[in-house]
Amino acid sequence: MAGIDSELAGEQGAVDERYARLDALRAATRERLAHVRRTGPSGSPQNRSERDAFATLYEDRVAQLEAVEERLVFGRLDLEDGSRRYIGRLGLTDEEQTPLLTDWRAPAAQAFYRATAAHPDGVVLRRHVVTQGRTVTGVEDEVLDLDLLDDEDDTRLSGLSGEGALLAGLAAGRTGRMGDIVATIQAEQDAIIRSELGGALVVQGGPGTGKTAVALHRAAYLLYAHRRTLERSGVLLVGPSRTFLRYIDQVLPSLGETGVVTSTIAELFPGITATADEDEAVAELKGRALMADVVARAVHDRQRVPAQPTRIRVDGRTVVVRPQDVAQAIARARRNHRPHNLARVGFVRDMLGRLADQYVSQLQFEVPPDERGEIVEELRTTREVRIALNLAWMPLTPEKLVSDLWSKPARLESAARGLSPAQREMLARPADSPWTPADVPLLDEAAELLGEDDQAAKAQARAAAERRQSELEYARQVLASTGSGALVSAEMLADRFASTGPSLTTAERAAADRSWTYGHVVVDEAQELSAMAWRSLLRRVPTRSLTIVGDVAQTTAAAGARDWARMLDPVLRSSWRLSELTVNYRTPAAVADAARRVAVAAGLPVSPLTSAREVPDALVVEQVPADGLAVAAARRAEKAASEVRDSAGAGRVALIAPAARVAGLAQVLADAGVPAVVGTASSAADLDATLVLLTPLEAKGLEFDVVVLVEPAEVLAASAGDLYVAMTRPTRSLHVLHSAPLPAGLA
Ligand SMILES: Nc1ncnc2c1ncn2[C@@H]1O[C@H](COP(=O)(O)OP(=O)(O)OP(=O)(O)O)[C@@H](O)[C@H]1O
Repeated sequence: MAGIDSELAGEQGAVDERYARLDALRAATRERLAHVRRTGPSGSPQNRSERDAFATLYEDRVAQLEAVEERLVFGRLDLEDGSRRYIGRLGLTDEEQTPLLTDWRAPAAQAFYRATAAHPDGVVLRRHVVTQGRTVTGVEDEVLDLDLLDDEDDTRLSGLSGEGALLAGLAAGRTGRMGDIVATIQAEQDAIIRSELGGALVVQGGPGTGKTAVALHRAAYLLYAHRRTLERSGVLLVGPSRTFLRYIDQVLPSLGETGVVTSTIAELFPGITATADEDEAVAELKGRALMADVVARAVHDRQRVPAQPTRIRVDGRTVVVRPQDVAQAIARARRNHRPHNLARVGFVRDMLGRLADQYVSQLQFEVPPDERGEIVEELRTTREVRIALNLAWMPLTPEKLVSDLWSKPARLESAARGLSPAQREMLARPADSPWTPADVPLLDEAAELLGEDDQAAKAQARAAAERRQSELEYARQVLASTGSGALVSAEMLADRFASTGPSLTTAERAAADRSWTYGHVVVDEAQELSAMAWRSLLRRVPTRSLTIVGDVAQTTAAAGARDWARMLDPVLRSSWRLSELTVNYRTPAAVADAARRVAVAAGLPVSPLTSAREVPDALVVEQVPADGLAVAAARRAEKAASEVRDSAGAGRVALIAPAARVAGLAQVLADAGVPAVVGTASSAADLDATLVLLTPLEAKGLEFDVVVLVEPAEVLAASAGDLYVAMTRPTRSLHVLHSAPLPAGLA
């Protein structure tokens, strides 16, 4: 015991030293920030912008230093040459620049995750240092140099690195938010995290294999290893829902990275909120690759030669908009392949020239060149001319184009010749209907072909930045004249003057700009994406530097994939590489096995999986009479919630039911006075509730200590992937309640 105590005391000394250095850096950076802010509003514009740049730099650095408080130090490597290296959340050196802590992402830290007894990579001993707050509570050693192991050593070598630390982490109560895994990344995960930046990397893995965790750590790694490339262009992370994005939103900040843009496909088009529901079959149809041709055709249809000439009186003379002139002007304007709205400028110029010629030819005198411009202007502003030219080549917004397709049957019929009348009927809906997520990739396609004028948005962003600058200036003057600077900074005051700040960070600018191209894009639950969604996503990453993670056995969307090659070959032209994750860290083995049997029986393409954990009595299956099912489920969920919740507020339970049963169950819970949150689409608080009632779709990507699953046969009937998702959410136990016969594999 004395041995372990002195080991802990030794590590405590090392950990204290590193926290002391962190504290000193924090204090120094805060002091620099305060100094910059004190500099006041004087100086040339250049001085001011330099000062602002420094202030932003120090603010970011302070935020970064604050974010690494928990588990600052988590590992130690003892090397063959007798040296020792501590691994932690960020790199630290002392005042003489001697390394104190190695950033987990640095090449020098790689052995911490990868070294094995067979390939020790110069490592003699790997130690996991477990801390609570700033106190060292345990160490766990793996001796990689087997010659050093003697009989008294009770260190076991398993396939898992840092098994004790890992299992302790896995068994902890869930908090409703995903945590980082830096301290216990496993070798197969590390290989993916550090895989090169270029090209498209597909990460396939069964439920709970850490795909989401790996994708997030990879984003943090890439930002570290390729900061110059990625800081300017930015990284985009696409997830299946806002709830999911909230579930993971603390991971990257805890890794010191705050500049990643997160979005769902439905949010990719700035300015459009697409939250309306629609039939799965309609969404699937809208997601098909052929819809790109439909949109292209619809744009083409708006460049139209009139059947009849139009005679227009201008200033006592007559000009004629002639079909053959329009046809020639359209052909000429199309020649340079510019987007519709931009090519229209050429078309209009051409037509006005032709009309001006007609006008001039009717005059009795020679028109000097400078007066010809006036004639053109006169024609341009004549209402009838404008109407006639618009009928031939209408300026369009993406919203108008797509909305007209759905609400005007003739437009759809003309554009969608490849669709049957029944399919067109499916797409029809009234004008002004709210947007659905499946509309968004079509709007994006339309924007691309129309060449929307994003100059307006850019000008707006510039104006906002200028406004902010003057608000800051004003705030500084206020502070200078009132002398209240110690309590409030100019920035804080400016924030109060205006609720909107400047769109100045890369992330903010990128998120507001539809045509922004990112340096890297990470897509989670990628199996759900339609062909049209891929098109709009790939437009945002012309370099095709992508991390694509998902599980083709968990697909819900009718437009989604059961096969990566079939989904990705058409969009990435076969140039993607595949990595697989094979260890399930979430679900207890008995639950994972049952889920797998059900999935195999349903014919899903399940990945091979071994489970890291055994938990006794993890699977309970209970049959109840049909009329008592809801009450039994509510009781079971309530009991589980009271059992899992700990004093710190951790512990989460999900009651997962087929969509058709959710309203009834919600009523039963309410009648019984059980505090539960229904659905997760609406508010951030949902993730903080101990008990939530969800459909399988809403549970996708999330995890809970206990899941109570109602009537699996009904879930299966809707979608086998949904049942696989629902069964694989718990970290401790799955309680199945049914009255109908159980699905094959579960019986
Ligand atoms: N190396 C690790 N160390 C500690 N915890 C881990 C590790 N790998 C994964 N986990 C944990 O396992 C759980 C599952 O991870 P994650 O949600 O990333 O899996 P997934 O493959 O995305 O699952 P699904 O496909 O079911 O959504 C999480 O709680 C995660 O923190």
